[in-house]
Amino acid sequence: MIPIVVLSGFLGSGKTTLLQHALAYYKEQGLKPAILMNELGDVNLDGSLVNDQAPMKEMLSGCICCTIRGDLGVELMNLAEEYKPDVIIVECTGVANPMEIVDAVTDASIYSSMVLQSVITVMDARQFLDFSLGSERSKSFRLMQDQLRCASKLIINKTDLLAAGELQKVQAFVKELNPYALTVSTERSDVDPVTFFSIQGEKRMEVSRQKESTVDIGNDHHHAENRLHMYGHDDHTDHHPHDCQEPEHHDHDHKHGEHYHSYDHVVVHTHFFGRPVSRSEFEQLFRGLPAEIYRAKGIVQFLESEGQMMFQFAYRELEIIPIRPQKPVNDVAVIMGENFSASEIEERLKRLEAAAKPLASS
Ligand SMILES: Nc1nc2c(ncn2[C@@H]2O[C@H](COP(=O)(O)OP(=O)(O)OP(=O)(O)O)[C@@H](O)[C@H]2O)c(=O)[nH]1
Repeated sequence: MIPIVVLSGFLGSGKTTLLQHALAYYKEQGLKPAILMNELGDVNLDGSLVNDQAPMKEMLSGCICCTIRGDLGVELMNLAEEYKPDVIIVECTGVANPMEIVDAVTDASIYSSMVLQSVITVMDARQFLDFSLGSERSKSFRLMQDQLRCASKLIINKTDLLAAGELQKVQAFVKELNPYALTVSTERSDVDPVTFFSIQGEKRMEVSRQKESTVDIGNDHHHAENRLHMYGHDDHTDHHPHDCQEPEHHDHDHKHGEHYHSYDHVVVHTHFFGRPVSRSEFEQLFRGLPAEIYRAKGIVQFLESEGQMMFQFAYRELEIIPIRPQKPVNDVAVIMGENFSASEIEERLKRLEAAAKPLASS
């Protein structure tokens, strides 16, 4: 049986950072991991951070709620057959409802030798707290809560961005949402690897599925009852069943005739850069982004320096690191958020490039 570890968590919460710790641990243990990575955008930027460390299959710009279920099962089986890994790690997109992934994994395990080991949810503590205090209960906040509910292991990450006393607030909130998960608080997703990634002697997560029912409401139908109960988390022998998803929080909409994402309030915009840009203006653009843009990442070249840089923008924080790609990669920005105007952002990016033109040609 190949254990499957699912990494879930909102956009930019620290999943890829966690994945890197997991890969280092498995390497140290002489184990062979494989990765299945699902990205919202058309380019897999996270993959370039880890792809020389383990075999990886990518599912790009997939409709995470609708098409992924079939594809995920197939990709998992392909990975298992091709590489015979000791463990497969599935990194979900930041807006995936892990329920769908769990469902797909359990479907796949019916046909092949795979078993769901754990669902690890990483949360950005700062963002979670800000969202929880917001007057408006956004769809993204509801999704975040669903991701927390589904976890068998939970990481309250980015504690460095909290003020004194705030961690306790987050911990209490999280405990209320999911008292069953093994929960730790970290910086940079730095967990105890044995507790979080060990595949030896761990009890597996058992999942019992209720029959799916479809409720038609006008033109929409809601897969409203795709509820799972999880039992027997490794560190809880009491086997308390709990619903990891409450129907009133379920946002899973499809529309007939159109291909709707479960989280169609999430906008993903991809921009390919045609030339290097000014670093200071680039940073200024990111500082001035609307609050609805939670996440951006990409590769860019600056006029002021040589070579390509990877940038990561996660809930108002921008990081820029030089990279040496092993194969040619485009200069690109993938920008994600909730109901923002993609055309306005595209305009800003075009202006950034246009402003760089005279400098570039001088
Ligand atoms: N300040 C701070 N930044 C962190 C921490 N952990 C991760 N980051 C940064 O947050 C950004 C996003 O981290 P990732 O690990 O790529 O997040 P992710 O969940 O994989 O992102 P998506 O897959 O795009 O949803 C990166 O710039 C990280 O360096 C932390 O504990 N504190």
